[in-house]
Amino acid sequence: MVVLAMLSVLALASVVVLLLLALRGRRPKTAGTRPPGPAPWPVLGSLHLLGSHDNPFQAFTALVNVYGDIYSITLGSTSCVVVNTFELIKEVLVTKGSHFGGRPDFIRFHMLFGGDRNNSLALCDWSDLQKTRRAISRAYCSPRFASMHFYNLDTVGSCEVAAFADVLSRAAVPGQPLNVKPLLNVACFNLFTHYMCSKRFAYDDPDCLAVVRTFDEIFWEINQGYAVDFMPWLLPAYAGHMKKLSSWAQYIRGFIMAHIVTEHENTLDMYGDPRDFTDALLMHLKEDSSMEWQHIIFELEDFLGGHSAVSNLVMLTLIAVVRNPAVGARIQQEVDAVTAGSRHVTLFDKSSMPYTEATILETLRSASSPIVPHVATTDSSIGGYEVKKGTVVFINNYQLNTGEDYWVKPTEFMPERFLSADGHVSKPKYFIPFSTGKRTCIGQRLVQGFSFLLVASILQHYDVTVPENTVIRTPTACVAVPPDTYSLIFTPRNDSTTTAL
Ligand code: HEM
Repeated sequence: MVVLAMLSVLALASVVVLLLLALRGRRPKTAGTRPPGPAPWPVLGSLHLLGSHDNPFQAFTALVNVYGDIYSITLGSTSCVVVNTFELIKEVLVTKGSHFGGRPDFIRFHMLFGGDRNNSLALCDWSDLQKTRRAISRAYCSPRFASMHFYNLDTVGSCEVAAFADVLSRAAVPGQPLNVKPLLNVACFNLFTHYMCSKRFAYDDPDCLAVVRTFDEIFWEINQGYAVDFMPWLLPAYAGHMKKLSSWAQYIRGFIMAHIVTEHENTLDMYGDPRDFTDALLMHLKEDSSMEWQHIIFELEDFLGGHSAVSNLVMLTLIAVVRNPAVGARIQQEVDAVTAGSRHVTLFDKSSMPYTEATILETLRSASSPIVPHVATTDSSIGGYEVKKGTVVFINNYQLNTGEDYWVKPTEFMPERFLSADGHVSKPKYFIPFSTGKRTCIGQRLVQGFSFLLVASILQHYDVTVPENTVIRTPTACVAVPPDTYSLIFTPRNDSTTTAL
């Protein structure tokens, strides 16, 4: 009797649990089941659920309350899974990184890279070629502290920071807003071309201004989501847009060939040391029969394109300083103490300026740049749920960057959250703005070094504000600001030593 009574209590309890789960749209997890999720509508799948928020990542976070930390969603006819906790994200990116190394097959990605997204380092599927391409770039893009490449980077950084300070001092009229983004774009482009191609451009060179603008348009574009990504039959409606993408990409390729590669090829010494990253790529092409011409040119293009990411990040950091003047004042105290007002900042100052570094990290956290979606290259599982080959996996790092489970007062801009009690930079393990695992961002050291130099240098010389009554809005879950964006006011600081530089 007792057993029967217990069994009926258990049965009742199970029914209640199942009912509750059903009400919340969840299913109990059993080996081999797909993650729970909304039933797809014909044609749209669940795309309509993403449209009700400012950006898809906010929608992903809202769906956690209904379906749990991992769920399936169909976008158009594409099967997707969304993972929303650090543990699940780590499983996808690290523990099972080799199962989830592919990229989605969006037509936009093909258009930007000569008709084949596998030409691009960031948008290709994982392959031996990708391993080789990552290996060639490592020494240049992730130079070890105090290595020869690091010294080289510092020399280039110092030269470009001085050139930018000079240009800004001539362009900034006290009290007048300045459209600073084009200047920042050229400064960042020069940091990259000078370091990677031993080539720099004048700030008023019309060809350079046009190419940095085109890169910036592409960076903004690549950060947008389009329904056609999941519903390719919409393509005819996007024909003009796709043509524009393709022509931007061709224009950039032409510029790189004419201004950089041809000159390098003509002066390449196969028996000497590579002069820079461009030489290293060209030498590799001649020595490695598995490398083809387009692999080299697209790799260079990918890396030079990284300058737009830095420029947009610096713009976002300046906007954060405008919104939080106390943050700017603290960076100024730091830079004044380190340079004693008598020299420009260098890369070697970074370790003595933790608050400045923390401000850039806080900008990355609050901007929450999305991680490029991954794709399952084999049948696998996440969190015990079955995930079929070909499934697109969205990494909800917006939740990691803004969730109350991870951060105190996540909506506030608080660089000090990245400082330890003894004042050093300290990052929690779940803070992964550059992702983690085998497809982690290759440019992260360059980003951190170059953005540090520009932010510290600007605030060393200027107070940065916006015209009164300007309401600043920046996109959520995006590290890009539109190519045409806010003008800022640069007021020289009342400090004779810094203005004399
Ligand atoms: C604000 C600046 C940047 C941020 C927040 C950022 C972040 C990211 C993220 C999240 C990924 C995806 C990793 C994954 O799928 O797991 C990525 C990939 C990548 N990034 Fe960055 N990145 C930045 C700038 C740069 C720069 C300046 C470069 C080049 C110099 C660069 C080169 C790459 C490459 C080549 C990949 C593809 C790696 C692969 O798929 O194997 N990034 N980045």
